[in-house]
Amino acid sequence: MESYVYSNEIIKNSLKAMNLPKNVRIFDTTLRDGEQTPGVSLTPDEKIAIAEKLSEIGVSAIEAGFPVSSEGERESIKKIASLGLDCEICGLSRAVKKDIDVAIDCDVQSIHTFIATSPLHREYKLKMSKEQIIETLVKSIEYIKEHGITVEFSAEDATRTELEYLKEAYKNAVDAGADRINVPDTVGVMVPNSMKYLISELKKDIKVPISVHCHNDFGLGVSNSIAAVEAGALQVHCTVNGLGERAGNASLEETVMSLDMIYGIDTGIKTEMLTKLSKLVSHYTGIKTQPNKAIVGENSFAHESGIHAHGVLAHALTYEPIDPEIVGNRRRIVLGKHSGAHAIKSKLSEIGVEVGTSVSNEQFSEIVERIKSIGDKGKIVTDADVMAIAEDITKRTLKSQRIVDLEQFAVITGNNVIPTASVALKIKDQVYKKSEIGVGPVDAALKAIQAVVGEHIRLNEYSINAISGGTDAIAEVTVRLENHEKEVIAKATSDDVVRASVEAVIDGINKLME
Ligand SMILES: CC(=O)SCCNC(=O)CCNC(=O)[C@H](O)C(C)(C)COP(=O)(O)OP(=O)(O)OC[C@H]1O[C@@H](n2cnc3c(N)ncnc32)[C@H](O)[C@@H]1OP(=O)(O)O
Ligand SMILES: CC(C)C(=O)C(=O)O
Repeated sequence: MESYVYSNEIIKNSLKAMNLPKNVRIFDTTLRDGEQTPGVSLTPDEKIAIAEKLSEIGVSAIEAGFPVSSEGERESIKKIASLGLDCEICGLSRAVKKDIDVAIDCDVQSIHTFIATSPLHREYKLKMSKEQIIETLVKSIEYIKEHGITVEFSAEDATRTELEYLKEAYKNAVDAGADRINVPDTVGVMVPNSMKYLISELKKDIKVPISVHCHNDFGLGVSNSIAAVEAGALQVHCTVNGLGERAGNASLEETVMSLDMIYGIDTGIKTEMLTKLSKLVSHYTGIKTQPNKAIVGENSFAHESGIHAHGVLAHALTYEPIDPEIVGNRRRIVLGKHSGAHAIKSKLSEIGVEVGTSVSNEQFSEIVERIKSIGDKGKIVTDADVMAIAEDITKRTLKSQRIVDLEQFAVITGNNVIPTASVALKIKDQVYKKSEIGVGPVDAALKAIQAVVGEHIRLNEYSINAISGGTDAIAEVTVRLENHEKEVIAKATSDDVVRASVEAVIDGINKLME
């Protein structure tokens, strides 16, 4: 599929004046900032499995962890660094010799060292002056470079730092040997325009590649990362599924797909692996991905509304920005209360039921009504439900041909009441009503029906089967009825067991009377 920047006039014109890069590096920090998600802790084996997938999908760098934090962390990072993966393996360190030494000991290819520069962090956390901070960062960078290791330097909380001081800190970092600088929006306070302004300002003085690390506290992590790229950033920090501290980081899948599909910028990512990667990370971290998560969510390419489903069936791009296969996701037409005839026809066709041949228009209307009534109760209509409903309606005597039809039924049951059922049946235009008691509501209802139609009809067998799981499952009731002439089998399905039972018996009675 062609990028929107080539095919969409508005996007093309809006991006024309920008000096966009051809490539952007994806620096994945799922195993470091992503693992800082409260409650997430990955074992060395899990970290290795994720790192292997990240390398396979094509990220430029993996921040494998924060070596000083624990023995297990060092073990994982060392192992990941030794795998010979096709990307840069990086370790995080404070601007502290001890941290740097353990990172070096892990044999990482690059060290991401950081120190906070904002007034809040200087005064309350580090208790250091501006000068002390610059002195510390310079010493740390020089020390790493003495070991011949690539350095990425971050001024933590950069976006709440005085601009002139921030520039001074970064200039000192570059002079000390930093190979690239990273701009962390540590608590996610930027908006795209301010991020663009900041990167443009830094670019005036900084001649090494600029990277960004955007948090998602206001839900702007991806937008701010992209704004940084528009202003000339060449690397973006991302995490799979947007994991990370608090509200997380810019999500890898959203950032990559925006850069790729909207801007036409190459990130080197094999996008068709994105959904699998998302599932793998969700599995190991135990953090479920919300269904409406862009790109990789279960609903990202799902359509329930009749109008949308109709459009998608005619041409998928009417209601999808990209083909789901591009990101390894799948399109789903979901049936429910908002469904229309086109979607239901298409679902029936998928299961081999063609309207006009295998089902009449009258039966199709009944199927639509039944699907909507399940949706109206707030329930999901599964494929198995549709199949059961279609089978039920096709096997059932047509409403217009029924001799006996159900007008109404009601049951009363509970722990201290005798189960009682009342039915109103229409037989040849006349309505007959009866009430009976039974051992349960189903038994009472069947007895009430028998009371209307007469003792000559016997129920020889009754069985019930749940079609879909859960307490709101669709139940299929099968009955075997007999009169003095013949025996018939009838089935009915409903999300209400008593109703399915009543409908099955009434259908059996119609069959006996044919
Ligand atoms: C924005 C970010 O995401 S930064 C990364 C955050 N990630 C983590 O913290 C996860 C791993 N962390 C850990 O395992 C531990 O916090 C450790 C091992 C790093 C440090 O543990 P401790 O020595 O017990 O210190 P603790 O975490 O309580 O406090 C942090 C210390 O580091 C100092 N510090 C914080 N950042 C920096 C920095 N970039 N450079 C130098 N010192 C720093 C603090 O001032 C404080 O110093 P103090 O102990 O002298 O008061
Ligand atoms: C270490 C830095 C880059 C960080 O994670 C942050 O500021 O959020």
